[in-house]
Amino acid sequence: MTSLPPHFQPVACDEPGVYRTLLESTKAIPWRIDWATMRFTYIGPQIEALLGWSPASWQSVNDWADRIHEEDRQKTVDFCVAQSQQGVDHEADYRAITRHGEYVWIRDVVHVVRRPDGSVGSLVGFMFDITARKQAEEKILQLQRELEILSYRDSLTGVANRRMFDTVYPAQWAKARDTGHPLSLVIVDIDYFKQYNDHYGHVQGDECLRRVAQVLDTAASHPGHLCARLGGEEFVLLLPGTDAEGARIKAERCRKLLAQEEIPHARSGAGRLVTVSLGVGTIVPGAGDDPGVFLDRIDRRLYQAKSAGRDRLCDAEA
Ligand SMILES: Nc1nc2c(ncn2[C@@H]2O[C@H](COP(=O)(O)OP(=O)(O)OP(=O)(O)O)[C@@H](O)[C@H]2O)c(=O)[nH]1
Repeated sequence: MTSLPPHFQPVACDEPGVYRTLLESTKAIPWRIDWATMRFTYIGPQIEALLGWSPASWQSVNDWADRIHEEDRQKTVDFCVAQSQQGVDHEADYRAITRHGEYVWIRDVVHVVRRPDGSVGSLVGFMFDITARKQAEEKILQLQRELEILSYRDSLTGVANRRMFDTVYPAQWAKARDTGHPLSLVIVDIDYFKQYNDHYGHVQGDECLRRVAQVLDTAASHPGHLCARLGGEEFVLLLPGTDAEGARIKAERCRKLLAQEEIPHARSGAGRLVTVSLGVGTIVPGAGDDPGVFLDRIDRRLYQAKSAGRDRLCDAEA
């Protein structure tokens, strides 16, 4: 144990004034409520600096309840009353309203003081200002939400990424199977993109990917439809509730919108502009169908479209 320096004079802690000085010099705000009358018998003067309400204005528990943010009031009061009635020490976080109409996050730590017969005599506690902590927590939550969103975005093109597709596709598959509605897929691959990169450079290749992604995203713009980048220069449109004819129209729309973009491609074997090939298919999933097998089938159609000369779609096996 550390020994005290020789000049140290212990304070006579039986002096009530010493306790008061100590209590009133802390950042935590002490208070006491008489259980029988539900009235404050003490609250530290620091409360005025924190909330703007003078100590004298804290008369009954109603003053406390009235100064709790209305979204937190009921649950805080219910919780504290229930805990106190059971004689259980507890703590509650809530927003207290300041005299100027702002709010401060408070952590109220409550100790239930019992009489010798075991009944509750009073409640004593400390209020801590935890606003900074709550703001930091809120900031972290906000960042986590943003991160969650970003983790489902392809960072180059801004459309959904493979992870998003892998999350949404099985869910839409299950929904289509349960409802008996059709589900369509369009897999899109840029033609001669290696040659594009070789000729224009990787930076312009990236720009081309962004523009193609924007076109496909516009083509997919319908509630519930998804455009995702599967990787490289390959994209997919997931079209729940779309039948074979609707999927074919959508795929043709992708080609048409891209043609309107008129992105030059001097080294394409399919013309002088950037073009795409598309594999298209529709299914009403049955119990024996598998989403991976269906995806592979559409991928094979894409390669049929490539083999047949590119800049076209294929929606059936050859
Ligand atoms: N700029 C850029 N290029 C990429 C990216 N991801 C993949 N690529 C390129 O995309 C090209 C794909 O080439 P291939 O798979 O041979 O396909 P292709 O040249 O389009 O040929 P076909 O699909 O048969 O028409 C490769 O040169 C990759 O380097 C990317 O994020 N940015």
